[in-house]
Amino acid sequence: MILVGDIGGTKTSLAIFKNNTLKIIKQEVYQSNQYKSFEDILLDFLAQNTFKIDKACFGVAGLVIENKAKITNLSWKIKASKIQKKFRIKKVKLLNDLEATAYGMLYLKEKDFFLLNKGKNTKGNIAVIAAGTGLGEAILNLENKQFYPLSTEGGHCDFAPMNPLQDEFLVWLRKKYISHVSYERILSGEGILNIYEFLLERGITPAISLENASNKDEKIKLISKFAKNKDDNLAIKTMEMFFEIYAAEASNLALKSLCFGGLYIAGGIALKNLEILENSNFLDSFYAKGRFESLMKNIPIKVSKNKDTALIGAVKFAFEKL
Ligand SMILES: Nc1ncnc2c1ncn2[C@@H]1O[C@H](COP(=O)(O)OP(=O)(O)OP(=O)(O)O)[C@@H](O)[C@H]1O
Repeated sequence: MILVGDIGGTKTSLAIFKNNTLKIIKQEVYQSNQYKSFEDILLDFLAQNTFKIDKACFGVAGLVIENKAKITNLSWKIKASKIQKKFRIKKVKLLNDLEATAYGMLYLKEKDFFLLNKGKNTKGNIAVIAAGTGLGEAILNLENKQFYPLSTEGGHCDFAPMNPLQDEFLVWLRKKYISHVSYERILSGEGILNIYEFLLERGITPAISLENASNKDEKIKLISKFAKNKDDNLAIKTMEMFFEIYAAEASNLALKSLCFGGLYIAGGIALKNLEILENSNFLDSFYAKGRFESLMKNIPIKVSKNKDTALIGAVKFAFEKL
């Protein structure tokens, strides 16, 4: 049996797979911030477990160095050697969550994707971008007909505005985050709130207030709902700006990775707002790379609808490479 996990800032998903079969034997989803550590979740998950686990592989939303990780949007630290000892598992591997997601993309079926840009069918690298609690980016490097996953911390690169409104937004964000304004400050759940507050301060009056929302998460969900139902101009403008900047960063990643094999969009936000994304100016913003516009048009863009992509990537990685 292979134990795998997708450990995010908001939720942690764990599953046991029967070796390479992609057959899930047991799966649970936990709210990450309800637990002090990842090990506490594992204790819960494995409490009534009678399976013999040979290998474990976890995709974690943070930087992984020497099989140790710190989750960027939580206070957790994860050490593979500690898990190995405590839970008596022979081999434990930590991957960056997007690295696992990228690897999982290779095993999805056409029905798992929503095609946003047909592009040209060319063999080449694949890049993955995912806005959720944070912004993750990874690359699958194609070499001798095999794909090798590469993790990045691209979500923490500097935000580059594309027009006067975004110039103002950068100045606004710089006041809030003092020194460094990364793409993650915009392309995440919290980023949606930032855009909303910026546009509100700039003078767009909301048709419906977010006052009744009890926390940030509720507010983000309401903005998305109001935009979807076209109930509120401020919410509509917020989601428009979100996808415009999402596309710009996706094409930055495409230029850096030369992902002729495709740019795949993962993460909860695109999936929960697929209708808005489809009708947004995402593609115009993605193509807007000056002399490289025709190159950008050739890149296929697909949104993954499979919520278990990171788990599939982790189990395949464990089976093939551990
Ligand atoms: N309908 C919605 N529209 C936009 N954002 C939403 C919506 N519902 C929830 N969110 C936000 O999405 C984020 C969670 O994203 P996701 O579902 O991808 O979880 P995650 O896997 O924990 O994220 P990560 O891997 O980045 O830590 C939260 O910030 C949440 O507020």
